Formats: sequence, C-alpha cells, structure tokens
Amino acid sequence: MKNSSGLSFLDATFRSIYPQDFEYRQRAEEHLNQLTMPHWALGDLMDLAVDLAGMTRSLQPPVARKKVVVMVGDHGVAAEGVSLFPAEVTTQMVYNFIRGGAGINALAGRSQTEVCVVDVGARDSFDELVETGRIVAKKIGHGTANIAHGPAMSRTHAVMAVEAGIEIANDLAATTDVFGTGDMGIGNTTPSTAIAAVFTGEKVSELTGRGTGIDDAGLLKKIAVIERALQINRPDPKDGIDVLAKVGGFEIGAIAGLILGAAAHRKPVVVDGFISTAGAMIACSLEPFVRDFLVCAHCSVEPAHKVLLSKLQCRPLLELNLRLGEGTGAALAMHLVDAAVAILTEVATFSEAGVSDSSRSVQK
Ligand SMILES: Cc1cc2ncn([C@H]3O[C@H](COP(=O)(O)O)[C@@H](O)[C@H]3O)c2cc1C
Ligand SMILES: O=C(O)c1cccnc1
Repeated sequence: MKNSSGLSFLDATFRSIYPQDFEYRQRAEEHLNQLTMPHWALGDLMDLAVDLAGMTRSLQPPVARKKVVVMVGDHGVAAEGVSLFPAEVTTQMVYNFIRGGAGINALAGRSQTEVCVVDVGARDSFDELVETGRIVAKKIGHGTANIAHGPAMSRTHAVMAVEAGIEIANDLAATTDVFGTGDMGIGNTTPSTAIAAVFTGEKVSELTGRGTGIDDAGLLKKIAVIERALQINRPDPKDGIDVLAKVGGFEIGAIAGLILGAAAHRKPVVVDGFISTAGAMIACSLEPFVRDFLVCAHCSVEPAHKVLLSKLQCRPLLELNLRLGEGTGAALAMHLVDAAVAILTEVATFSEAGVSDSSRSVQK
C-alpha cells in the first residue's frame, strides 16, 4: 500500500523508528546511581528503568495504560498433526478470551492490563463478536496454507499481515502507554520454529519443542515437517517478508507489525513467549532499530525461544517454564515494568534521605 508521499505504509513506519534516546538513558542512569541502596542493587529492574527512559524520552515513563494484543490465526500445517490439539481450539479459545476465562484474562487482570483480541487469520469468522466490538477484525485469510506443501501465504498477504499489526498499534497508541504481544493459533509453534531456523541457522532438530505437549513420535514428525517446509519453500533470511510469507503465519506477521507500530510511537512493547519472539525477529529483520523498544518478558521451555532471544541479544526478565503464549508472559512482566518505573520515580537519593554514601565511607 502506498500513501500520498509515495512511500509504502511499511517504509513510512520504518522511517519513523529511531533508537532509544541516549541522553534520557544517561540521565536515568545518573539518577539511579544516587538511590539509597548499594550500587545497582536492583539489577535488571534498573536496566529496565534505563531502557524505559530511553524509549519514552522521560524520567517518569508513562506506563499506567497497558494493553496486551492477542493476535489470532490458524495454520494449514496443523493438518500434518504437529499439535496435540485440533485446529478448532483456536476459535474455541477466542470465545474463552471474550468470556474472560483464559490464562491471559486472569493474569492481565492482576496487572491492570487490558486484553484486545484481533482476528488476523482464524479459519472461522466472528461476525457477532466483531459487530459488538468484542474483537477487532483484520482478517487477511481463513488460515494459512500448509507450509509442508508450499508457501504459507502470498507476499502481498504477508505485507498485509504486518500492516494490520501496525494499524492496530496506530489505533491504540493514543490510549496505550505500554503494549504487550500475544498469540493464539493451534500449530503456531511449527512456523515459529521454522522462522527461528531460518534466522539462526541452527538445526531444526535442536530447535523443535513439544508445543502443546506432543509425544516423542509427534516430535520427530514435527521436525520432519519443518525440515520439509524449509526445503520446499527456501525462505530468504535477508528478506523478512519472504520468511513470513513462506513459513510464517498471519498472527506472527501482525505481531511483527504491532511491535513496529509501537516502536514508531516510542512506546515500549513487552514481547511475550516463543511465537511473539518469532514475530519480533521478523520485525527486527525489517527494521533493526525496533530492537530498542522490546522488553522481553520471559524465556519459555521451547528450545528455539532461547536461541531467538540470544540472536536478538535480549535478556528475558522471567524464567518460569511457561509454554502457553496468549500474552500471559507479557501480562506477568507488566508488573516488572511498573516496578522499574516505581524505582526510577519513588526511591530517595542519598542526599534527599540524608543517608551516607559509600563514596564517603572509609574502607580499611
Ligand atoms: C487450550 C489451549 C489454549 C492455548 N492458549 C495458547 N495456546 C498456545 O498453543 C498453541 C501452540 O502450540 P502448538 O504448536 O503445539 O499447537 C497456540 O495456540 C498457542 O497460542 C494454547 C493451546 C491450547 C491447546
Ligand atoms: O512459548 C510460547 O509462547 C508457547 C509455547 C508453547 C505453546 N504455545 C506458546
């Protein structure tokens, strides 16, 4: 899609993404160095506070309004038996989200995070939910094609999936301080693993995990399916849209777009689990500066997740053996985003509190 300036919507978005602000990072660091505690005693939370200041260009980073966006899409490759669960669970879980009965609803509620569900590519349609405003419709297709036989989607649809995510970020930016990513789509650990293999060059057999809980035979089949998908489609690691089109998913593209859109608005985006990190990898391949706006929530039990996080040079905040997705890890990490801002804005400095600084003590 081109806009009036002749730039594509994607290019215009990439051009509005800048790195973190160095000056605000430095000011935050100087302030944190003076707090009434041993040097950097709150560790990674202090690093997060510096990041949030650099992202938002503020020493009081706004984080009150939190939103986790759950992107929904189905996968043709589910027909290969790569998941323990049938494809209809994707739709059933959408209704569960709307009723408030899913893991994400419970965890988001506890961190005052709103949940926004977006249909990008579910097999089914949700006309009533869309008409009543309970989910957002950005449907690009009724599930992807089976990557074991050919590309997941056309290049045009891959661009549209990323654009859909950017549009969601644009629509929500005025009412959101911190974004979180989430996913729902039976079979989606298979395309996510394929994406990880393309970008890291690691062996599929070392990257593939059990997703929803497949057994040993299922795992071997899943590895073979991913290897076949890569062989047949030959995705180009230098072209993120090509990777998305050939072995990705609609919701993975929309997650990439949400991340790009959030960064373009200088809003932190808390990246959930493995599927979201595959989306982040696509986003970073399209525009590397986007990396500066990621807050990586956790490292899941999927082996490829750790490898992707290290490729992105992201240190996850939590390690809790999660393997759910939906945005649950992002909702949990929102507590830590609040904690980081509280440290930056509420803790007294040595001089404010009249506490002796280590620089004035004499070590014998
Ligand atoms: C009831 C249920 C709820 C979920 N919520 C997230 N997922 C997660 O598991 C799926 C990926 O694993 P695989 O590739 O093995 O299918 C995705 O739908 C992901 O969102 C769920 C899976 C199930 C079964
Ligand atoms: O890490 C994840 O996000 C994950 C792992 C397994 C299944 N669904 C999601």
